[in-house]
Amino acid sequence: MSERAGRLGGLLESVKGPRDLKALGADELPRLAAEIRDLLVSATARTGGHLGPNLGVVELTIALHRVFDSPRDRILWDTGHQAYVHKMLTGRADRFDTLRQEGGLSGYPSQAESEHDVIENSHASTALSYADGLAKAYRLRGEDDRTVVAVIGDGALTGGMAWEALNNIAAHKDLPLIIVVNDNGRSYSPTIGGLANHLASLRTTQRYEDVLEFVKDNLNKVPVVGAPVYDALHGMKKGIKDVLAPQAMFEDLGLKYIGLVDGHDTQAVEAALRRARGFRRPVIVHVLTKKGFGYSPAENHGEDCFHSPGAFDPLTGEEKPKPHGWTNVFGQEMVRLGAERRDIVAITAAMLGPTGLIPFSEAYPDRLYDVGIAEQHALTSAAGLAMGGLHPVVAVYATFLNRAFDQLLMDVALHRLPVTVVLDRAGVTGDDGASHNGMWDLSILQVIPGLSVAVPRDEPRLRELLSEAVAVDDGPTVVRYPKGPVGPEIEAVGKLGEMDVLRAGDPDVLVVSVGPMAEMCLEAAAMLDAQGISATVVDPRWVKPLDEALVAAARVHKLVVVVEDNGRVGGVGDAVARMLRDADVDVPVRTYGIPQRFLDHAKRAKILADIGLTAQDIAREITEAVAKRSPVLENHPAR
Ligand SMILES: Cc1ncc(C[n+]2csc(CCOP(=O)(O)OP(=O)(O)O)c2C)c(N)n1
Ligand SMILES: CC(=O)[C@@H](O)[C@H](O)COP(=O)(O)O
Ligand SMILES: [Mg+2]
Repeated sequence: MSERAGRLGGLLESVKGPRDLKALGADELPRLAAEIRDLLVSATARTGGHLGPNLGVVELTIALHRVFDSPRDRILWDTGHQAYVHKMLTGRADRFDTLRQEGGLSGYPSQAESEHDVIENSHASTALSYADGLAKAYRLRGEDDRTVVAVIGDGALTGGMAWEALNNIAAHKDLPLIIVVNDNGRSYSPTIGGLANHLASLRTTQRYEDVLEFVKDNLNKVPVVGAPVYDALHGMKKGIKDVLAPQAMFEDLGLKYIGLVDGHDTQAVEAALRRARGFRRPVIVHVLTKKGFGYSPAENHGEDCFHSPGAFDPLTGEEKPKPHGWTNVFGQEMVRLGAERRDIVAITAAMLGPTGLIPFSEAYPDRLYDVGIAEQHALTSAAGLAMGGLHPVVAVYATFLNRAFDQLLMDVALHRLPVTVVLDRAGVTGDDGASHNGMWDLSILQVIPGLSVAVPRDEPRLRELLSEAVAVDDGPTVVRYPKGPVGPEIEAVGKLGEMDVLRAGDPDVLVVSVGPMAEMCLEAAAMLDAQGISATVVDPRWVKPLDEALVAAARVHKLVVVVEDNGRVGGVGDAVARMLRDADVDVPVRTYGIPQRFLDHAKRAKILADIGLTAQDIAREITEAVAKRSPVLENHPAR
């Protein structure tokens, strides 16, 4: 891989859009692919990003944009993490060194960036449903010349939504809709489940195909013996293919199936796509690719083929460590708890490594369930496990809990089941853009009866609160923590009810600090001192249900401030305000959190500064509020 400072190769520089791409000769495409791979590696080496998935779709993306006419035809990317090549070929190669930087290219499709981009949501398994709707709309509007193409990975295909969509698509034989299954056999780690086994068996069949091709090419040269032997082999192949191939599965659903296609042979992919386009009806094009293809550090990168590395050395592939402290502490604690409690089992939704459960899976392989990208199934399967006498711990990213809200509410909480949900990447995550911030969980969890929520402020509290959560046996519990390194340990100086007092002040301002906001709140309190304002800082540890001791404490303060790394609407601050209102405590409550809007990608610290979630901002706002005795802080962005 040639080291380059993000300079474009000549061919790639000449491609300003699909029209230029179509003008290239087939003999130029290998060089274009090499230039694209060069840029993928050099750019993500600096910024981090989804290198593995994008290296795997270089030839596929070239073929897609040579066969179809985007944006007239719509090309949808499921999850969107593999759309870097699509961006390069639709006029953004010259900006690719701004990937995932504030104000630069998003790591996912972005309608604001290009008319070629459609789905901005990075939550998996949605593309087929979008495609179903788009194709129906074009048909109803008489725009029959348009084709909708959805590219979905084998991992995303394990998501339930994808099968809901397939069921509907199969019912409409006249929809010009092409589903490209990008099958690299991996999600983060190897894709799991019956479907994955099916697809994996095909890859075996593919080798079988290759053998048969070889036989056919060579055996026919032996006129007498050859033919019967080849026919016998062919008969065997057909038998295998019928039994194993999802061709049967998809065709039984009423979908045309074209496969297996070598996803790194641009011309083969182009031919398959042209054939599929000709059907003018739903077609599956099953493409075999390799995650990380063409860059050996990615191809050989253990568990995840460089799915989403941080910055790394492009020459060696050596990654700069990503400090996932919270995740590692959780992983260690799970191994300890697993030894103490044989009823504890763990569930991941295709995120074994990223949620820190690899140590648990190694220690207790028969007590770890990877359900694929299937959060809804994860929660209700956990309900079943709990009904069966176990205590499941379901580890998901906070943003993906949204997917399984009804399952948590109705399948788990309604039955008062002992399930613990651990939410990693809670709060502002930043780089991954709007749909990856964990900013809704503390709001949606407020409405679930009988469910308790803990938010640890540091490592000791994470260990304590996880133990407390798995000890609860009459209802669900949730523990949530952010992405990245754990902050400093902050010891309590006293107790207020069950809450930790982190700083005892005179009764001016009562600051309720939610989890890791503690460090910021203590900093703000120190700044308030300089203004002659005394602040008491408490950490509830459990934010649902809230500690009744808050009521008495609030009564004697002039202002109650709640600071949380969650959306302001419906979060802990609103819960505190409601509790005080219900107790007729007439003290103003002000919440500092994430404003109710979708946040553009940027570094976490920058986003927190932009929304005013910093010690300086909070101290200044409180000072003004106390001074004016009018605590209405309408203009604060974090309000
Ligand atoms: C609902 C949801 N759960 C989990 C994730 C995290 N995630 C992002 S990409 C990925 C793997 C996707 O695998 P696949 O669809 O096969 O694409 P590939 O990376 O192999 O190209 C996962 C689990 C997600 N984006 N959305
Ligand atoms: C696309 C997706 O959902 C994941 O790949 C995500 O980008 C990973 O985030 P982390 O890097 O925080 O694990
Ligand atoms: Mg995959």
